[in-house]
Amino acid sequence: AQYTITYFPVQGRSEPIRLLLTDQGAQWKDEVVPIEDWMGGKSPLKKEAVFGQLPKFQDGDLTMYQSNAILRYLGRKYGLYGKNDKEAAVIDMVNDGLEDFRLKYVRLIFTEYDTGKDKYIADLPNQLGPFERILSKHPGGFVNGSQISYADYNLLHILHLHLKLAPGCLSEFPLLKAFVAKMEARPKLKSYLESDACKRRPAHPKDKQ
Ligand SMILES: N[C@@H](CCC(=O)N[C@@H](CS(=O)(=O)O)C(=O)NCC(=O)O)C(=O)O
Repeated sequence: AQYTITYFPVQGRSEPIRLLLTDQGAQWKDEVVPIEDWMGGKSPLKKEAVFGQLPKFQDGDLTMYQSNAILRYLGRKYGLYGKNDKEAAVIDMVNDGLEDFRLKYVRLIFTEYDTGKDKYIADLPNQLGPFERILSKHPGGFVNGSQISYADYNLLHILHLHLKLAPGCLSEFPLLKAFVAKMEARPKLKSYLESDACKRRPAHPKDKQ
C-alpha cells in the first residue's frame, strides 16, 4: 500500500484519515503501536516523532505528523477542499471547530469522565448546534454544500464518537442525523464501517462510553 498510518490500537485521531482514504478507494497499511511499547520507551517512535506524538502518516518518501495537517494534505490530493480559496477557507474553519470539539471530548474521556459525563452530555446541544447551522447554511448535505470535503470525514467520526457516548444526541439535529446516514450509505464507507478491522478498533484507549 502506498500509505502507512502509524498509531495506537484505537480509532482516535487516525480514524478520519482512514474514513477519507476508504471513501477515496485508497489502500493503506496500519502500523499499530501498543501503548505499553510507546510509553515504556521500547519503541524509537516517540523519539523520532516530530512532536513526540502519533498519528504518523507516510506517503512514499513523505513522513508527516499532525492529524489535521494530514487531512488537509489528502484533501488537496483528492480534490476534497472546495472549488476555490473561499470554500477552502470555510472548510478549514469548520475543521478547526471540529478540532475544538474533539479536544473537549478527549478531555472528558481522559480526565473528567466520572465527574463530568452528565454535564458534558447536557452541554452537547451547544457543541452540536454550530455544525447543524453550518449544514443548513450550505445545503447539499456536506459541510461544503453538495461537494464532499476532508472536514466531512472528521465530522462523521466525531458524530460517531458522540452517538456512542450519548445515543440520542442528534434527535434535535435533523441535518446532522441525515449527514451521518448519507455518509454511512456511501458504498465504500458502508463496507468499511461493517468490517471487522473497523469494529475491532476501540474508539480510544479507555473506550468507556
Ligand atoms: N495535534 C496532534 C495531537 C496528537 C496527540 O495528542 N497524540 C496523542 C494520542 S491521541 O491524542 O491522538 O489519542 C499521543 O501521541 N499521545 C502519546 C504521547 O503524547 O506520548 C494531532 O492532531 O495529531
